[in-house]
Amino acid sequence: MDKLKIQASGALAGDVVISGAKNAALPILMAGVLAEGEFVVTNVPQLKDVDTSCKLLQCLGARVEQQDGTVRIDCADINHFVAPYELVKTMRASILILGPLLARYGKADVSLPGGCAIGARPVNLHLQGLEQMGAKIEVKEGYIKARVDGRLKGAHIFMDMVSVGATENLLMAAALADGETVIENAAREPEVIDLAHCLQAMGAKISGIGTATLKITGVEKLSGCHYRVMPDRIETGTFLVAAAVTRGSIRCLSADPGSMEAVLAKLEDAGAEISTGPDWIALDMKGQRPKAVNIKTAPYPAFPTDMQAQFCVLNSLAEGSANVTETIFENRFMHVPELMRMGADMELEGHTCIIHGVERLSGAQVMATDLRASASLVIAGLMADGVTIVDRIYHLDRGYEHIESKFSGLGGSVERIR
Ligand SMILES: CC(=O)N[C@H]1[C@@H](OP(=O)(O)OP(=O)(O)OC[C@H]2O[C@@H](n3ccc(=O)[nH]c3=O)[C@H](O)[C@@H]2O)O[C@H](CO)[C@@H](O)[C@@H]1O
Ligand SMILES: C=C(OP(=O)(O)O)C(=O)O
Repeated sequence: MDKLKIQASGALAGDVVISGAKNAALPILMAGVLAEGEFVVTNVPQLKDVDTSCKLLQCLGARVEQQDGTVRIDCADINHFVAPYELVKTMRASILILGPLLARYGKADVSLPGGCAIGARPVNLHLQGLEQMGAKIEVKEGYIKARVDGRLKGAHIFMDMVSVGATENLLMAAALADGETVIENAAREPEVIDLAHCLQAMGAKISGIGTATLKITGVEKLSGCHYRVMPDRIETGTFLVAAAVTRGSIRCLSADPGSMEAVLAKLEDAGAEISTGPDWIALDMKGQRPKAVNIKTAPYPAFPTDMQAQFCVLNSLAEGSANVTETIFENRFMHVPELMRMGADMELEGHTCIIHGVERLSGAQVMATDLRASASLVIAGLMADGVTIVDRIYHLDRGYEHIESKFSGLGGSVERIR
């Protein structure tokens, strides 16, 4: 199994090109099922989760060609409506095939994704919304079996908590439903907006994009289109935090500053000088140690849970003390014991991590059980004396394209050991 070897390498400096967003690419690839005619998606990151999505579409009978950052999908021959456990267990986002399959073909059997390291992650909101649209759903033998006679029907759906995935599934289903659907308390994440724009390019009628109330007037068919995936705001944030922690100065190119105001504001609070252009973000620490910043995760536009682990590392090396509170997932502090093994001064109290900054960490053999926790350990290794080995990096490979070469390009010593 691959590992990453990280050594302290001084202040990160230079430019890094940001990839397309994993969390936008995955729902957009699933939306391919809705399209009549060829659907071409560009700026798709080369990641394990993208490969899994392509395999899932192929196993339904779709023709999928993946080359560099372009994926071409033709769903004319879809003849199979089962998303099997073997694929779903490796990627929870497979649940996003449910809405599109049901809306276009009236049937879908999707393995229940189950819990994962960061929390139980139920899918009740996805199922309730589809039932309100007329689907008959039963959960049997570990599978969600959903059926509808004819088309789904437009419905007024109020979601009692904000869910990115449920909003995306229902948005895709509603695009082909009969009549108007209103989704209230919808997620406003930039990736939901990107999916909505893609659906519009396919011919969907959606208003309220970017607000908590989405209105969708279903159409009888959607066509293929060419769509470019938005830049990855979490990958961008990860590199910016790494630069802040190492007291460096970097520029993220092909980035989207508008999608990450909460993260940029916290970096400024930490003492970073931030400047932005239409598609770039520069961070300069002027050689200074970051200052500790309090963080509380919440749905967009507040601070993203997917950046929480990285800011735990920033605080662990900062001047002063801070609290980091996680409100989205019940078990998203797996990086904390590993960072403590590297010498971080941290303490968990319920959903809050209390952190007192230290000057340096020490290298250790560590492993993480989720994607962003793993990323945080790589950042920690850049400011740790000695060698840090991060094990189980298949988590990282789900979400970071060419992570070692991107860090190396900024002067970070990050090497893959096969
Ligand atoms: C592929 C993808 O885009 N993943 C992102 C997506 O995950 P995902 O879409 O799975 O996350 P959700 O927004 O749905 O989850 C938010 C919260 O709602 C709960 N919930 C969700 C659905 C449901 O039916 N019932 C329920 O109780 C979850 O357990 C969690 O506590 O948004 C998360 C929150 O920004 C991010 O951390 C993930 O990186
Ligand atoms: C939690 C994440 O992804 P997923 O929902 O695919 O597990 C993430 O991207 O940080």
